[in-house]
Amino acid sequence: LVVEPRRLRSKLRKQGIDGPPPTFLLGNVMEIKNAWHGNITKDENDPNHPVLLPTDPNTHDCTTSLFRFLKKWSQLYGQVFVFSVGYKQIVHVHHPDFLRDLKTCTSLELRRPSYQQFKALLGQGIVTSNGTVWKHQRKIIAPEFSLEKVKGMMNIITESAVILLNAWKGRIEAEGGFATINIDHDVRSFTGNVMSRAYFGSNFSKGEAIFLKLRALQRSISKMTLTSAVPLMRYIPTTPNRETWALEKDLRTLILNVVEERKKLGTGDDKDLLQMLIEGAKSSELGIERFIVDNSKTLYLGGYETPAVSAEWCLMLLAANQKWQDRVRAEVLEVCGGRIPDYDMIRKMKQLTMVLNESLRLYPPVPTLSREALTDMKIGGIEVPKGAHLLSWIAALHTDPEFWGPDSHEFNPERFANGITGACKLPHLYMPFGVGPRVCPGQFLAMAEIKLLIALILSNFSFSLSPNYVHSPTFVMVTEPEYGVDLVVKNL
Ligand code: HEM
Repeated sequence: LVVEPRRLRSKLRKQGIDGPPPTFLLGNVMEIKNAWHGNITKDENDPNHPVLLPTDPNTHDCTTSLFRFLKKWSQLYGQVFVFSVGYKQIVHVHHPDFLRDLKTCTSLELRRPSYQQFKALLGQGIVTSNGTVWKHQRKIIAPEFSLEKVKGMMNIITESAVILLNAWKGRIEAEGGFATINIDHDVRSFTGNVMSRAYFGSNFSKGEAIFLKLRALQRSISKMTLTSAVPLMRYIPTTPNRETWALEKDLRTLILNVVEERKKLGTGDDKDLLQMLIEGAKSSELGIERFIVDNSKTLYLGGYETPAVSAEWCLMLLAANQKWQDRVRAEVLEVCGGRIPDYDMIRKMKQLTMVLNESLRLYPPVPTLSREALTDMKIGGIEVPKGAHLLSWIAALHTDPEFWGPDSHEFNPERFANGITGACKLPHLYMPFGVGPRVCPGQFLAMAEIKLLIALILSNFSFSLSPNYVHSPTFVMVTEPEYGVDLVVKNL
């Protein structure tokens, strides 16, 4: 708790890397807590004085409202600095060379950090494991989300999107021509539905109970993001800890019940994700139960949460920019010609891809990338000592004027007219799906479902931002609109 942090700090200081002085056990947790997020926040110098941050939906600088401690420390200590969360030493790096090295580094010695709150949520599934255990899981899981597999999922994506369309049509009719809708619940139900159908095949209704428990577990864990870094805190039976333990136990029972039922009844013709996990578990070092339970939670959560918030941000931007909404709608109507879009059609929607790329640039759902060095290594020109954590802030790299130009904080999908290479001086800095060996395996599925949903919404409705909408990007494991997105929706 004392010697090791000092050793790491001293090695970093010798390279000119410094940062805010940590306190014993807590590190810089209190400063982080005071500047965590939200549009109304405390002034760090005067905790009794609330400061109102910009809430204009045309101000797209997440770095002013999220992780403001990183911004403050970059200004004080430069682009590379070190801070502490508990006894962990975290090196913040805002440098293209570092991302380039991260992209090509295949060493199992550079692992994803074992942050305890993610462990409670995801156990030792693909996201939270490392080394050979991770490698085995990646080999089994990633091929299930290949382009070919995603093409085969288009029918379940369409069925799930039609439920949302019908619900909105019903509300518009009931409310007399237009409806004000907070889209958060409906969009999450859409992505949850896609995951349930992909995961449980024809038994998808079983997914509902698991989905609700996971969401409750996620909320409970996100309350403990910072305290979990304090040594031994996770073993103390505090109310949030007990709530988390109980939810974890319930989830495990629910998942194992479905697996038992599947074993008794067989799959029929279904070759769903659950079946793939049951088969993959046989060769896993983790043990059969753990492999299935932990990856069920991981895929379910990873599969519904991030595409849902990405679709919400994209719809918010289209609602606030009517010109782009009209432009993308014209393209969708032309490509589809009155038919339900299939995979080839959504692939042809270039304007929609540009808008979605821009939306993921400004509001990357996963705002940071973290790694931990298991051995001394050189990466991005830094001699990283064993045990140090590395952190890159995707949201800040995505909006740095040096790489994106002076309009980097503006919504301008045109920048993607010639793809990512045309949009950024250093294209590897565009990384909404991460980089390197641990890049998101679900990116084809995510892009397909968001594009299909938005194409169907655009071809049925026109929409604008409701005056109820409060622009407040917040972080609850992913970057999400704190109060959802309120749209005024009309039939076309
Ligand atoms: C727009 C939606 C999505 C975004 C922005 C996103 C983003 C990311 C990012 C940035 C990472 C890498 C994190 C890191 O390197 O530390 C990641 C990993 C991962 N994502 Fe996604 N994701 C999305 C959708 C999905 C979907 C639909 C699935 C499918 C179930 C999925 C499953 C995963 C898994 C399993 C990993 C861990 C991979 C590994 O560690 O080997 N994601 N995602």
